[in-house]
Order: sequence, then C-alpha cells, then structure tokens
Amino acid sequence: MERVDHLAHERNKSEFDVDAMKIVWAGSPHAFELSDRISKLVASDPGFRKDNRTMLSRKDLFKNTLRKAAYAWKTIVDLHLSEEEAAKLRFYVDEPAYTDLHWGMFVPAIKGQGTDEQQQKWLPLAYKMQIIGCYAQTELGHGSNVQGLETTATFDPQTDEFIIHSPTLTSSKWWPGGLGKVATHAIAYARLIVGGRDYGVNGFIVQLRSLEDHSPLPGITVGDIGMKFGNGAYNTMDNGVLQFDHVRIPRDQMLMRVSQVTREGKYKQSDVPRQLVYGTMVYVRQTIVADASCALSRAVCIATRYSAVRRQFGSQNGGPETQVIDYKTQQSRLFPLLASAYAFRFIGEWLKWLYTDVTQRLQANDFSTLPEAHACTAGLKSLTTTATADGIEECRKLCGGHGYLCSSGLPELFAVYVPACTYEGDNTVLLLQVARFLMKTVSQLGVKKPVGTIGYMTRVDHLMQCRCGVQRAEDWLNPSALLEAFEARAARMSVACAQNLSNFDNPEEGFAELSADLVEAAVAHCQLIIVSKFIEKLQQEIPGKGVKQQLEVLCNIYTLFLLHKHQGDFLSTGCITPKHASLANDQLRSLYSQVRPNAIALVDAFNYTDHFLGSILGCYDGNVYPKLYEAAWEDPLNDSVVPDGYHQYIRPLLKQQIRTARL
Ligand SMILES: CC/C=C\C/C=C\C/C=C\C/C=C\C/C=C\CCCC(=O)SCCNC(=O)CCNC(=O)[C@H](O)C(C)(C)COP(=O)(O)OP(=O)(O)OC[C@H]1O[C@@H](n2cnc3c(N)ncnc32)[C@H](O)[C@@H]1OP(=O)(O)O
Ligand SMILES: Cc1cc2nc3c(=O)[nH]c(=O)nc-3n(C[C@H](O)[C@H](O)[C@H](O)COP(=O)(O)OP(=O)(O)OC[C@H]3O[C@@H](n4cnc5c(N)ncnc54)[C@H](O)[C@@H]3O)c2cc1C
Repeated sequence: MERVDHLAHERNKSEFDVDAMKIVWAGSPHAFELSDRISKLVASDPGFRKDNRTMLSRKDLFKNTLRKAAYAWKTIVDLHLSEEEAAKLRFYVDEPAYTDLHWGMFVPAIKGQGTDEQQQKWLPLAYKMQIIGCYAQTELGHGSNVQGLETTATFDPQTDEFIIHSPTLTSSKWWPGGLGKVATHAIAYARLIVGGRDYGVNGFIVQLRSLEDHSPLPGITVGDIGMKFGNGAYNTMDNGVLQFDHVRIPRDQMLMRVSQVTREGKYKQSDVPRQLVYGTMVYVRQTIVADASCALSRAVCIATRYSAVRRQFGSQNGGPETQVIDYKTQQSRLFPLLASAYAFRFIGEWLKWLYTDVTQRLQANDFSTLPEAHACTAGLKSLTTTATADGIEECRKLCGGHGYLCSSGLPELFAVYVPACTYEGDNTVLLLQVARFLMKTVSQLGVKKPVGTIGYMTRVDHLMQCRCGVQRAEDWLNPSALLEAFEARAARMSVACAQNLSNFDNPEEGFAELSADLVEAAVAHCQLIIVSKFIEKLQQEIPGKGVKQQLEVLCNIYTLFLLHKHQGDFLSTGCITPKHASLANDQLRSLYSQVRPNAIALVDAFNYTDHFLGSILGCYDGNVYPKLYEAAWEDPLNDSVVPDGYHQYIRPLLKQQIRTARL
C-alpha cells in the first residue's frame, strides 16, 4: 500500500537545506553517518521492539530488559562494532539498563581514579563484560552530602585488606542502578580509616556476587529498592540496596590515583587535588548535558509534528480548520523549546570540548581549570535537565488530550527523564556549587584575573553601569546587545549577592540565608554561558543553503525568550527598561513567524526514526488518527468485549434490588 505523507505540504514550505542541518545537528558528517546507520539498524531489528513496555509487569519488564541488553551485546560482538558504534547502539535501543551504569560510571571511575596497574587489571574484564559494575555512592541517609557517607573501609595491616562495613541502617547503599539484581562488582564509596584515623571518602572495587551462580558473596545483602515513578519508564533499571557486613577486600582494590595506603598502613596523598575523587561525577554531568538535547528534541519533534496535524476551530465556509501550530499561543510555547533543543545541542558539544581540555590538563598536572569545569558541568547539568524535564511536560500539554496517552510516547519520556533533575546531583544543590564559585570569583576580583566562562567579570565596572542601546525591535537581533544585557544581568546579580553576603559576620550563615538569591545568580550565569556559546557557534562557517539563517533565528528566539521569561531580573537590575522589554517581545513574535514555515523541517533535522521516537503523534508521515485508532484495539483490556470481573463486580450491581425509602 502506498504511504501518504500527511506532512508533505509542511516539508515543501521549508527554506533551508535539511540534509545540511542534519549534519550540523549530529556534529559532523561522520557523526551523522554513524547515527543514521545505527538508528536504522536498531529500528529494523524486531529484537529491539519497545512498543509494549508500558503494559508489562515489573518482572516481565525487567526480564525483557535483560534480554535486550544481552541481544545488544551479541549484536555488538557479532558485527564487530567499534566502541563508538556500540555506544550509539545502546543509545538507540533506548531502554535504561544496568549497562548504562557499567559503561557510563563503573568504567569511567576506574579510568579516572584507578592507577595504571588497576586499570590494566580491571578494564579488560569490564570491556569484555566478564564483570558487570555499578557505582555505589549514595546511601539511604545521604546522597547530596557526600562527605556525610557512613560506610567504612578500615585497613587491617595484619591481612593487608580493607574491611568494608555498613555500621547503620542509614549507611545502606541505596539507589545505585544495576546494583539491585545484576552487578557483580561495585565501586563502593566509603570512609577510609587507617590506624584509627578517618581520611574521608574514597572509592573501592568490591565484588558483590559470585561469577559462577550470581549469589551474593558472604557479608553482602543486596536487592532492588522497588517500583519507581511511571509505567515502564525507569523501572527497567534495578536501582538497588546494599549492606556490607565486614566484607574483606585486598588492599589493592582501593582506587589509588588520588591517595594511597601502603602495605605498612601509611596513608599518602598524591599531588593531584582531592576533588578528583569526585571526578566521575564531573564526567557524567557532562554526558547528561549532552543527552539533554536528545530528550528535549524528541519531545519537541513529537509536539511539532502533531501540532501541524491537529486542527481545531477557525473553519471558514466549510474549509479546513486551523492547524494548532498556527495559533500564536502554541508557537510561543513550542518554538522556544525547539530553540532550546538546538541551544542545548551546542552547549553539550562545547562542554565535551571543555571536559576533554580539563582532562588533558590534569594529565599534565595542570589543575587550574578544575574549579571552572566543576562549576560548568554542575550548573549546566542543572539548567539543561530542569528545562528539559519541564519542556517534555509542556510538549505533552501542547498535544492536548492525546499527549496523555502512553502511545504519544511523552508520559514515558517524562518519567524516564525527570529523575535527571535529581541524580548526579540535585539541581538546587548543584546551583549552590556554582554560586560558591561565583562568590569566590567576585571576592578575588582585582587579585586574580577571571578567565574562561567568568571572563566577563574582568569588565565588571562597565557591566555595573552600562545602559542598553536598543531603540527598535530589530536592534535586539544584534548579538552584542544581547550578550551585553546577559552579561550585565549576571554580573549585577552576583555582585549584589556578594555585597549582601558581606553584611554577615559569619559567611556560611550568610550563604545559607541568601541561598535563594544565590541560586538565581547562578542561573543567570549559566544562561549567559549557553547564550554566548550559541552566539559563538554562529560565528563559525556553517555550510548549507539557509542553515545559518535558521540557526540565527533559533538563537535569537532562545535568547529573547529567556530575556522575556526573566524580565524581572533584567528590569530590577536596571539592565533594561520596560520599553526594551516590550521591544524584545515584539521581536520575539516576529521570529516565531519566521520559524513557522520551517518548523517541521527543523525537527526532521534531528533524523529520528519512528522506532526511536516511539510516538504515534510524532510519526514521520503524520498519519496520526488511523494509528491511534488501531493502537487502542491492541490494548490488552480490549482482548475481550466483556471485561474480566464483569460477573463478580458489575453484574451484581446492575441486578441488585435495593429497598430504601428514597429509592
Ligand atoms: C551513567 C551514564 C550512562 C550513560 C552515559 C550516556 C548518557 C548519559 C545521560 C544520562 C545518564 C543516564 C543514566 C544515568 C542514570 C543515573 C546515574 C546517576 C548516578 C548518580 O546519581 S551517582 C551519585 C551522584 N551524587 C551526587 O552527585 C552527589 C552530589 N553532591 C556532590 O557532588 C558534593 O557532595 C557537593 C559538591 C554537593 C558538596 O561536596 P563537599 O561538601 O565535599 O564540597 P564542598 O562544597 O565543601 O566543596 C569542596 C571543594 O570541592 C569542590 N568540588 C566539589 N565537587 C567537585 C567536583 N565534582 N569536581 C571538582 N571540584 C569539586 C568545591 O567546589 C569546593 O572547592 P573550593 O575551591 O574548596 O571551594
Ligand atoms: C533514578 C535515580 C538513579 C540514581 N542512580 C544512582 C547511582 O547509580 N549511584 C548512586 O550512587 N546514586 C544514584 N542515585 C542517587 C542520587 O545521586 C541522589 O538521589 C542525588 O544525588 C540527590 O541526593 P539525595 O537523594 O540525598 O537528595 P537530598 O539531598 O536529600 O535532597 C532533598 C531536598 O533537599 C534539598 N537540599 C539538600 N541539601 C541542600 C543544601 N545544602 N541546601 C539547600 N537545599 C538542599 C534538595 O534541593 C532537595 O530539594 C540515583 C537517584 C535516582 C533518583
């Protein structure tokens, strides 16, 4: 049967080269080819079907995930996929699994915190999946406060071993993914105790389960922590609980890049900063930022395609009703999210560069950029995950009632994504880290020259008093005007916090009291980073007809939308006047009209297969209604016309004979 493209008229309207935009989105021709090939491979393989996930019981769901993970591994081995191809394959399989933590945290923790010998011993086993690892840091009583962890690792010089122990209920490890039912090993974080002295938290490689029959080793109590938010969703993951009862491990299973314990029981600190114990979190926060654009673009693709298909009101003389994408309110909710998806794509790319740079510097014993890398990864993780989680939910609402159906793909996407606001650092806690970095920067102005993402602070005197030069709406398209407004707002908010802090005798008390303002200053700083990197990206040559122009429109939408949303900050700090705010709003409306004819092509540029999108509302051909209708009949509840339970619970009701005065 011939397939009709219900969105063809939309695709014909586009004013730019979609294939060239696909390459910009992917990052390079190589990245595009890789992504395109692997996504099609996964989509065409029935072994990776995922349309029944929300209907399965937890046990069936979990077993199905185990099957898929094993099948993915077999595919990787059989096809001799490279590391890069294998990672893409896992991404397109699109099912949270223990493998995320094995490859995403266990392996990086050994690479980042293990000595050369430890890497040589453990990495080959992990690469071949002869051991499966997880990252066991969080405990029942402490997640954010890593220094408050209670698990102990006490050195026993008699046997040259550490004794890993959970002294209290609250010291039980709680949350690690992959731990509950699968991992054979953990990087467990514990307080290092040597000669009766507490040297703080360190990582240890601990075997949890037998490699023969998978039973927990002596002294290990381990299990799953139970159902989480949403059907399907993150319940494919076995987040676990773990208690140690005096478990002994050899001394060389302490990760010893940052500090060491000798055979004689001497504690030694390397000349690398102690904060490198937190290095895996910096790495994963960076990957989470890169991943945010994937989740947001997916939701935006669904909502944009469906908004072009859906019609409500406005029929003239029996003609077609209005496509909901043509309503200005729909555009003002949807297009900033489309622009954010692109903005997050580019900030993810930049953060990857920053992370690579800091890693190379660390290898050369240059630790100078570590605080900035920590602040950037923490702040951008917080900003992008909050905006993405909120954005997915907004996309659900943009799809009206049908967005609430699991077959829209949006409920599951939201349920899988929303814990990103919590894991790898609660988003507020992370913004407070950024605020500390900003306050330190302001307090050292004149002593230490701010560089990198805080380089704008060198012009603090100018930024504290500059006036916005915008006179007409179009002036807001000038990148310098936009940048200066964002820099001035960030600088003024930080300086105001620093001044207020100086009124407190005890700085920590002041920090706690002013923490809500500090979080807002941190948000302003992080938004400035995203805006400035988007603008920088557009200063490069970007090939393809009309591609750069579309990206300029999106960059302006992203920036002016933020200015509109946070106009309270801009007005109260005197960076702009109400007139400037009103002109920005006029310009924003004009930009929405410019993006409208290109909206479908801009989401096509994500190059998502229907399999990956997992959404009837977002399907490429826009043939939504027949697919929704068919899918309804496939629900197990429709297996029989008369439901199970009719004879027990419905018929007796209908047949009851109640004699009361009223009836
Ligand atoms: C897993 C990935 C899989 C696949 C990859 C593919 C895609 C990825 C996309 C998605 C991921 C998908 C699935 C993953 C799912 C779940 C994984 C979740 C895993 C976890 O959650 S692991 C547990 C994470 N836990 C946390 O994040 C805890 C948060 N808390 C902290 O980080 C810290 O405790 C703190 C920073 C909040 C405070 O610590 P502190 O009290 O010790 O610090 P101080 O405030 O006193 O600071 C001291 C000093 O150190 C500096 N600092 C702090 N942290 C760091 C750091 N990380 N790096 C460098 N420096 C750091 C701080 O600035 C201070 O410096 P100063 O100069 O002294 O001021
Ligand atoms: C799905 C999922 C997967 C996870 N996977 C892993 C894993 O693989 N390995 C692992 O080790 N951990 C994992 N975690 C745990 C995760 O890292 C922690 O939950 C996270 O770091 C937050 O810590 P918490 O739960 O202690 O939150 P809390 O710190 O208890 O936060 C509760 C509230 O207190 C606020 N708060 C806390 N401290 C402050 C402060 N100083 N100032 C102001 N407000 C504050 C927070 O903003 C929040 O609103 C996972 C969690 C989830 C949800």
